Amino acid sequence: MTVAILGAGMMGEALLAGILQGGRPASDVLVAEKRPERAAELTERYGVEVVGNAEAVKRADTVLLVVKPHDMGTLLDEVAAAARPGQLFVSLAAGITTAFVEARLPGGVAVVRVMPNTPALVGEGMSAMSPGSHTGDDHLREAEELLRSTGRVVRVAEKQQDAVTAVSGSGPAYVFYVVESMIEAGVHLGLPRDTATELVVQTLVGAATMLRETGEHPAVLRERVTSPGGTTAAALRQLEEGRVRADFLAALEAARDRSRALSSGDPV
Ligand SMILES: NC(=O)C1=CN([C@@H]2O[C@H](COP(=O)(O)OP(=O)(O)OC[C@H]3O[C@@H](n4cnc5c(N)ncnc54)[C@H](O)[C@@H]3O)[C@@H](O)[C@H]2O)C=CC1
Ligand SMILES: O=C(O)[C@@H]1CCC=N1
Repeated sequence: MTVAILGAGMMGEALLAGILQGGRPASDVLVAEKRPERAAELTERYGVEVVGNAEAVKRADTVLLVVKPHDMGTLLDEVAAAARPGQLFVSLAAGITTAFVEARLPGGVAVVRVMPNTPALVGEGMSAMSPGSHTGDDHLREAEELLRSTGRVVRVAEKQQDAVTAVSGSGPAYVFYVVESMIEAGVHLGLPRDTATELVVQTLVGAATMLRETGEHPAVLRERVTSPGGTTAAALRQLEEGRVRADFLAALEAARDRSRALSSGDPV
């Protein structure tokens, strides 16, 4: 079973690393990458063979499409003649629908759409996948198994993918933004930068682990930190006055709308 990764940037490398760590031998993985220096770097780092797009598709059972949304049309036009019925194509591009991919490939090619996120790089990714119009359960299971090597996987209806993109696809960026803001605040309060960074990062990891391990609602965990008339209540009041909760809603709506615009071919 050969897997080809077309486009080996940030997300392509996360998938490559996960797939190899999951136990698949490097000889079962092919990479196609437009930038020669990037291709050379990946061969050296992972021992995988780098070939052209069409050759990768010809030799693969499963093809992972990991280029930017605006490069997808050109890539599919380039490889369509090499694709064959029964093959599985998995697209990880934001806003690219299964119908878009199916329309550019021969009939009988199975298509799965996935929204991953960057914690895939450390095996803690979150992927949501949706089947195309002629995708069987065996193909979905194959895609699921590949993605599970980078973290957790859920199945969603394709119409929910724009919302998923807003929540978990872009989500790590919101968390990093909050972390940055807390570190800056710590520095303003007089802490050395490296101390502030360690305090914030470990607080984030600890809070995330509590959420996962206790299964408690975040509001319950927040209440346990909030002593009556205490420091946390004072801080939370300020966040409410700053309309942070309403801003999150507006921000995720903007991400959802941008994902929709990408699917109707809006240029970058
Ligand atoms: N970065 C993120 O957080 C997430 C990204 N995605 C999706 O993953 C896809 C890839 O994103 P990144 O890895 O961040 O982008 P990237 O720019 O790091 O990687 C894309 C790679 O594709 C290569 N490429 C472009 N055209 C090509 C072609 N015709 N043939 C072969 N290689 C080609 C580029 O040289 C580059 O190395 C995008 O569609 C994005 O929407 C999805 C979820 C999260
Ligand atoms: O910002 C983007 O468009 C991509 C998709 C989700 C995360 N990064």
